[in-house]
Formats: sequence, structure tokens, C-alpha cells
Amino acid sequence: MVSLRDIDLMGTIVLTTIPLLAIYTVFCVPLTWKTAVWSIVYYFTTGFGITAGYHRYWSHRSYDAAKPYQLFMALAGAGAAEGSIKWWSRHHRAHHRWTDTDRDPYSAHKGFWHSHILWMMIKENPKKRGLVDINDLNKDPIVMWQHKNFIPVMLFMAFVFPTLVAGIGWGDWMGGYFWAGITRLLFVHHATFCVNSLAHWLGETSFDDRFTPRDHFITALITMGEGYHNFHHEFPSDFRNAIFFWQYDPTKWLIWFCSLFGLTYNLHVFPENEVQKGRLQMQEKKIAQLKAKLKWGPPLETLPEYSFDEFRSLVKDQGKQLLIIEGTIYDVENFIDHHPGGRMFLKAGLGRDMTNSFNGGVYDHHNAARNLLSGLRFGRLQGQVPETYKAKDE
Ligand code: HEM
Repeated sequence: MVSLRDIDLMGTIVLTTIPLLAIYTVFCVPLTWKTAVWSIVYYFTTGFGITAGYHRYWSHRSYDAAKPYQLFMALAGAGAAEGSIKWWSRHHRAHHRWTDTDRDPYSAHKGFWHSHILWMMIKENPKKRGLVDINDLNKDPIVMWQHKNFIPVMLFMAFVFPTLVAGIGWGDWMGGYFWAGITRLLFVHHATFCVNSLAHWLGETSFDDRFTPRDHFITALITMGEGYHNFHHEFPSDFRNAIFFWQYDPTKWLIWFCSLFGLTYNLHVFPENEVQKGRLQMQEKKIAQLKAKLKWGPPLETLPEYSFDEFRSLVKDQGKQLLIIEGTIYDVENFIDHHPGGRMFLKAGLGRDMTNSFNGGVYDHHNAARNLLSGLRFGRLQGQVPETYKAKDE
């Protein structure tokens, strides 16, 4: 139960005021096409500040970047108003180290809405804080500058800058503030929050199913490519989230594009062999689960053993409908009338070794027949079959 003392006032005010102002915007502030285009451009700019900057560069160091690129991402990310790089990355590293546990700040096990937004409205319990190494961030001058000046930088980038562009650019001050500032921010917030909620809820566990992260195209579409989240948790230092060219990962495309101009470099890619191993292991696991649902007959080693004379006596004296194929005795009583090749062939084979006939002497059976055999297992033959009881049919 969350008490009043547990509520983080600052987080709650910011996260509830933005949607209210956005509702006001939709009904009361006219939207010109120029401001609409600018809002979309700024949505992607600030969104990439989080995905390419905060996430893949600072939290995971999945590539190196030149100083102008870092500065741009630090400013763009501040415009998404999701805390400083240092604050964001610390939580994110804890999320990776302690995924799905009590020390995961946005554990998916605490529910969809907790991981989406509520965790920011609840004061962090220092005793449950998951420890992570952020020495590199503490030594990074751009990170520390942004952290120390976060409130003015964030206010400027989130609200003042988009207003100035639309105001000075085409005289739409109101639209710049309410559409490119407030409403754009609402979309950026919930799009990136989906990485913590939706990406742990919707889709496939392509590489590891012991944890909640999942891969899904819809999440990728909403989150600028962060939706291949099972891959990301498995290979966090890879600058990609999507590994195939046809998957939607504009953040990866942006990082790669910037590398053409030397703005980014040393783009880390996990060895393909290791990626394929992980995928294959999951596929094997799924196949094993499917296999367990089917009936495969009693295992050979559990079958009773019979000498050839005992086998013959079962057929001749007790009227059992048995035949031998490859050292195993099969009971065809319930199958003989359903045999696609006809009753005659099986009847002629009772009490005999039909290995040859089954394997091509009469007819080379398909997989279906070989699979059916396992359900007809009766016993194992001890010793040899006398030559006269082996079918040599043509
Ligand atoms: C318990 C043992 C056997 C089982 C479970 C079995 C099962 C089957 C099955 C499922 C087929 C359909 C096609 C295929 O899957 O290959 C088939 C076809 C056939 N079987 Fe068997 N069979 C058995 C033993 C035999 C023996 C011992 C003979 C011959 C002496 C025989 C002769 C044929 C022939 C000639 C066909 C072809 C039918 C056609 O398509 O015209 N089968 N059998």
C-alpha cells in the first residue's frame, strides 16, 4: 500500500499536469500545418535524445561519439523532460542489472502501470536501490554539466526552444508552446515509457524466456526502434535493437548515419554466431515443449524382453498379432484393419521379422509410418531371428 509519504510530489505534478495541458491544447489551441510539422520534427529530435543519447550512448556505451554529437543529444534528451542523463542512466543500468526483481526500479512484475509511469510518482526506497557502477558518468563533463543545470536546461529545451522556433519562425507562439512544447512532450513521454511497460508485456521472447523483455514490431514502432527488447536485454552493448534490415529501428539508422560523418564511431555489434546461438536455443526449447505435448509411445528401454521362441508362442498359442521390425516387437491388433497398404500384408507378416518388407522390400515407408510404429511398441527381441522367419519379399 502506497502512503502519502511515499508519493514523489515533483514527479506526480509533472506527469499529471502535462496530460491536462495537452487536453486543453487539443480543444483550445489551433494547429497550423507548419507547427504540426515542427511538432513532429521536435518529437523525433527529443525522442532520439532519449533513445540514441540517454539510452544507447550513455546508459549502455554501445558506441563512441564526438563531442558535438554528445552535446546535441544532451540537449535533445533534456527536451524530453525525463530527468538528467545521470539520473536516467543510473535507473536504467539498475533495471538491466536487477531486471524483474525488487531492485529493478521499473520491474514489470509490479504491473504494467507501475513500470510505465507510477514508479516515477513513488519516492525511491534507498534500501531497495539496486547498486550500479556510474563512475564513467560522474567523470563525463557533458553529463555532469547537464545534471547540475538540469532544471533550466530542461525548461529551455522542452518549452522555450520549441516556442521560439514557431514564434520567430512563423509567428505561432501559442502553437509553438502548446503543440510543439506540451503536447509533443506528452507523446514523447508515453512513447519512451512504453519501453519499460509494453516492451515487457507484448511479443516474443526470442533469446531468453526467463525474464519479461519481449520483441514486437508495434513496440518498436511506438518507441523509435526500442521494441526488440528481448534482444536488447540479451545484448545491451549492441548499438542495434533490431538486427534485420526489414525491422523498424530508426535509432539504429540515425547512429549509423552519423557514423558516416565521424560523429559516431566504434559501433558495437555482438558476434552473429552468439546471436544465432541464443535464438536457436530458444527455438529448441519451444520445440521441446511442443514435443512434450505429443505421444511418442513407451521408451524402448522400458519394454519387456522376449526370446524369439516366446514371441512365436505369443502369436501361435495366444493369438497375439505381433510382428518384428528392427529388433522391436509391434502389436498390430488395433492397426491391421486401418493399414493404408491393406490388411493382407500385415496378416502375412504376423509372427515374422518384417524389417526388409517395411524398409523397401515391399514398400519403403514414409515418416508417418515410422512415427506410427512407436505407438504400437510391445516388446524387445532378445537374440536373433532365425533366417526362415525373415521376410525377403520383393
Ligand atoms: C506395423 C507396421 C506398419 C505400419 C505402422 C505401416 C504403416 C503404413 C502407412 C502409414 C502407410 C502409408 C504411407 C506411408 O506412410 O509410408 C503404409 C503404406 C504401405 N504399407 Fe505399411 N505399415 C506397416 C507395415 C507394413 C508391412 C510389413 C508391409 C509389407 C509387408 C507394408 C506394406 C505397405 C504398402 C505396400 C503400402 C503402400 C500403400 C499404397 O500407398 O498403395 N506395411 N503403411
